[in-house]
Amino acid sequence: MSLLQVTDLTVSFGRRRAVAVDSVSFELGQGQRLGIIGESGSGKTVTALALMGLLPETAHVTGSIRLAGRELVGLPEASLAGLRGDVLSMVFQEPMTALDPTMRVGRQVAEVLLLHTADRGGSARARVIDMLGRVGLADAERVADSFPHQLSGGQRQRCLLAMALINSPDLVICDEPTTALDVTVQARVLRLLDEVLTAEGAACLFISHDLAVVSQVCTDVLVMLEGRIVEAGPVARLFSAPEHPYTRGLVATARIDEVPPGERLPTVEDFYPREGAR
Ligand SMILES: Nc1ncnc2c1ncn2[C@@H]1O[C@H](COP(=O)(O)OP(=O)(O)OP(=O)(O)O)[C@@H](O)[C@H]1O
Repeated sequence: MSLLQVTDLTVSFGRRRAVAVDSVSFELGQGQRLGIIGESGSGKTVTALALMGLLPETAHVTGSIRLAGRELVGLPEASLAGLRGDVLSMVFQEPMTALDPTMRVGRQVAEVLLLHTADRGGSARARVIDMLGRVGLADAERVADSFPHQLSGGQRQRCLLAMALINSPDLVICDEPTTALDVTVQARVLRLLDEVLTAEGAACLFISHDLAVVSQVCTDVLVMLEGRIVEAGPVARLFSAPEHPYTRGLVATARIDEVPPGERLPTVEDFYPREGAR
């Protein structure tokens, strides 16, 4: 049985029912890594928030989201809150807004832990330090006692990863987790994400606008355009034989290192011209 089964998920907003996600279906097995790629506004984040049960009240959701056989669409908020941070968790794009600036990060990680497990014998601190170490923070004690502004962007993103992983979730949703980081730190955090997901055996839904980034973490990828899935398959196949013109554009831009010096860099629009330009 799949860990996650999404069927005909449609999300619209407001009284005019503007459609943001349109009949999206996909599956994810235990421990599998699936990337969702697409340009800004294509519905990636709305899909993730629907899975987390974090959409605003103005959102109208139809279709089905089954996690380990349990239907999440229509589940009461109290039940969804019990799953969040426990069975499924999310790593957000902007660590500075996702972390509380007034609280030491060790306490923030501990709060996620204590929300779902009783702290028998005061072991929370030890588990937090251990988790911070596992996400590659060498000086875990000092980091735990720091406020977010006292840490670097890469350290903050690792703290968010620790929060997402501390309860050993079955599924971790990462929404552009490294976009705010500079390129070398990004590469390090992606390698680390790959390692900890493997060590924890967690499945991952990894959202990005960058195919090169997705290919470092995921085995399979969905391509979204204007709320729909236009192409899906193994990352290697997408790179070698992209079918949709938009995907061809993404592949070309992910391979700008192959463009000879002096030649113009390709853009997605070379392959998939926008409305009006077409
Ligand atoms: N709360 C909301 N109310 C109304 N419309 C919304 C709301 N949230 C998102 N949308 C709309 O849904 C569509 C999809 O947005 P979404 O955030 O999922 O895009 P995205 O692919 O994640 O883009 P990005 O890469 O910029 O994060 C957009 O047209 C957006 O304006």
